[in-house]
Amino acid sequence: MRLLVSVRDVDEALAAAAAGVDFIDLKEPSAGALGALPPATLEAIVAALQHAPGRRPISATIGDCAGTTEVLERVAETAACGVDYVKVGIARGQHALLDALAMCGHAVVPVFVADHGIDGALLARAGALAFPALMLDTEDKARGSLFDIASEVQLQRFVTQVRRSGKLCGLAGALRFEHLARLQSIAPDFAGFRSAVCSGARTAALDVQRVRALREQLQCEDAAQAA
Ligand SMILES: O=C[C@H](O)COP(=O)(O)O
Repeated sequence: MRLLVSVRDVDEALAAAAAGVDFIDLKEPSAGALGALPPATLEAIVAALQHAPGRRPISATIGDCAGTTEVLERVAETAACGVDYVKVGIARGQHALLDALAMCGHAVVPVFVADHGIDGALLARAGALAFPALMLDTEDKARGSLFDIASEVQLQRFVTQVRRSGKLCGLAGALRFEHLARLQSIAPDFAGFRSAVCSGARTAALDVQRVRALREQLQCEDAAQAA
């Protein structure tokens, strides 16, 4: 299982890269679950990571947008900053938005929000469209982790359905170190973290020691599962 960590500036991005994370996700945590960073910050981070050892995929979120037109504009603006993937939050029933995103010409990763339940029809639609990956995350971090919001059966079903569609599957949502074993058994392709790797709340600074510890624990869980 690969590791995605959300960062908000150049220092955090370089620290996460040095700690060996697999995906660097650019996000402003104080602006909500999928808070966007300004384009200048995205460009600065992308440029800095180009000089860091080891190329790793970079994603960025677009924040909350009112309608399809604004979403598509923000996707184009974000992609133009040089990131590999643009993450877009998808609410229940947004079939038309999914269709538009699949045809927009950029590598979009739809992020399903678990707080109001997983929309099975929407997930099936996304599975049939041209997306590189699908994610499940939570919006209200105060409600606990993804495991408090969705059952393991629901999470397993999500992962199975996404992987059957040939896409990478990611899970996130205030995940903690103690969730790693359960995550391993559900086996998404990658898991996303912010809350667990900050020195305080998810809006606080990234704690590189925690990122390293998470990386190590994940490797141990991987080894244990392979044995
Ligand atoms: O995309 C991953 C998220 O940034 C995870 O954040 P979180 O652990 O605070 O829910």
